[in-house]
Order: sequence, then C-alpha cells, then structure tokens
Amino acid sequence: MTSETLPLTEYAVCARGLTKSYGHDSTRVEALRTVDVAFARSRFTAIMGPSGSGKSTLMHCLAGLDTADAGEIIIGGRDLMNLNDDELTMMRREQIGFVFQSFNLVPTINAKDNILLPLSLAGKSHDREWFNTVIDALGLRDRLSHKPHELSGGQQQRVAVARALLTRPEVVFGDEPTGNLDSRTGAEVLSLMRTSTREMGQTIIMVTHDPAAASYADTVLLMKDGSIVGQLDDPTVATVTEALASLAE
Ligand SMILES: Nc1ncnc2c1ncn2[C@@H]1O[C@H](COP(=O)(O)OP(=O)(O)OP(=O)(O)O)[C@@H](O)[C@H]1O
Repeated sequence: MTSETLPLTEYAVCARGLTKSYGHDSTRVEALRTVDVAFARSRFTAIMGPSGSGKSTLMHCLAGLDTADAGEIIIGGRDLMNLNDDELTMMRREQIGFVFQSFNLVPTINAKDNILLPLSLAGKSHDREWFNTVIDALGLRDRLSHKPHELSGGQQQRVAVARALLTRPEVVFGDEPTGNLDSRTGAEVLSLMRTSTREMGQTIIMVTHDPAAASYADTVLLMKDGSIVGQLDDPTVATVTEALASLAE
C-alpha cells in the first residue's frame, strides 16, 4: 500500500518517514524505522506482526495519541506533526474515531449519550438521519436508554463503534477491538465494522494479534522490527497465519 499507486487525495491517512525510538544508549529501541505508509479511503486495514514489532506505536502515532520523533502524518489534508495541542485535540475529536479493547464508555450515561459524547464535547449537534443510519446498522435502537453496565460486551462495543462512526471521521482506529469479546460476538462486531467501510465509506485501521479478526480486513499490513515488511490483500485466516509464521522465522 505505497502512496505511489493512487493520487494522494484517495488516502485517508498517509505517513512518510515516520521514526520513533524509546530510551537512550544501551536501552534505545527503534520502535518505528522510517515507516512510509498510506491507507486508502473506505478500506479496512489490519496491522499485524510479532510482539514488539511496533504495531501499537505506529497506530498511536498515526492517531495523534503519541508523538513520532520525525516524519509526516497527513489526515484530512493536515500534517498532525505540525499541530499544536489544541489543534490536535480538535483533530482527534472530529477527524479520528477510536474503538479500544476495553470499550471506554462513560459508565454513568446511557448508550445514546455515549454515542453523542464526541459531538457534545465539540458543542455540535448531530445529524439525525446519520444517527439513525448508524444505530440501525449496528442494531442499537432498542438499547439507547441503557447504561453500559446494562449492556452485554458485544452491545457495549457496538456502542463504541457507533460513537466512533457518528462524527464521520476520516479514520477509525481500532486497538484489538474484539479482544474482550467471545468469538461469535467478536465476529459480529467485525462484520459491522467491515459493513461500515463498504456501505458508509468509513476507513478503518485496526491492530490485532488475531488472524480470525484480521481476516475481516481488506488488507493486512505486516510489521517486523519497526518496519512494514509485507502486505496481504483479501486475507484469510490461513494466509494470515502462514504470513505470521514466516515472519517469526
Ligand atoms: N513507553 C515505552 N518505553 C520504552 N519502550 C517502549 C515503550 N513503548 C513501546 N516500547 C518498545 O517499542 C517497541 C515496539 O513496541 P509496540 O508496543 O509498538 O509493539 P507491538 O507490536 O504493539 O507489541 P505487542 O504486540 O506486544 O503489543 C518494543 O520493543 C517495545 O518494548
């Protein structure tokens, strides 16, 4: 998925020359080694690789949750690396959606208010038609008045997905979004995420260790030692498992 194959405007997220290291001298770890990567719009991409290969660092830098040492990260036509703290906060609120393993819902408010929270924080009203489309696609209509503890894990994660989709962000980042769900519920959430790319044009980038989860993506990017070392299109559990095994050799 190099940025040479499509015009730059076709990419939701583009990064060039991304480097990030932790520690100093003998404890120095190069978590990202000059990574160039571009994520086409309306695609579902999974990032995989052995433990310590730099997946989370890459995702956190792309999402503006961590700062790279050098490079460019273009989202919605703006370079994240040049934004001040306030601009970055606005960018994360408006252009970026998040779905975490631990759902991260506010326990004291109901599902509807959780879904609307990013817009409420930005002082914006919601587009009712889009809200209805999202909650119907995610099967949440009869759960809106429930608080998170009154919902199953899968329902809570669907609320988190709805919250991420509601601002129509440039990109939704998922960090092991089905890591806390049983396999059937996880499959349900992943197919809804895939539907959002196909039917709503959403771009999704997900870090996962699970070949079954990755098989829902359009593309798998493979990382090793802080670099992207391969790509699998139309992945299946078998091709992902084989690719991961060959990375471990
Ligand atoms: N805060 C930190 N301080 C020091 N080193 C770190 C820190 N965060 C990550 N690293 C190191 O950077 C490298 C990449 O870590 P990262 O968490 O991005 O890998 P990962 O592929 O997401 O791993 P995992 O699959 O285990 O979650 C690893 O060697 C890790 O030990």
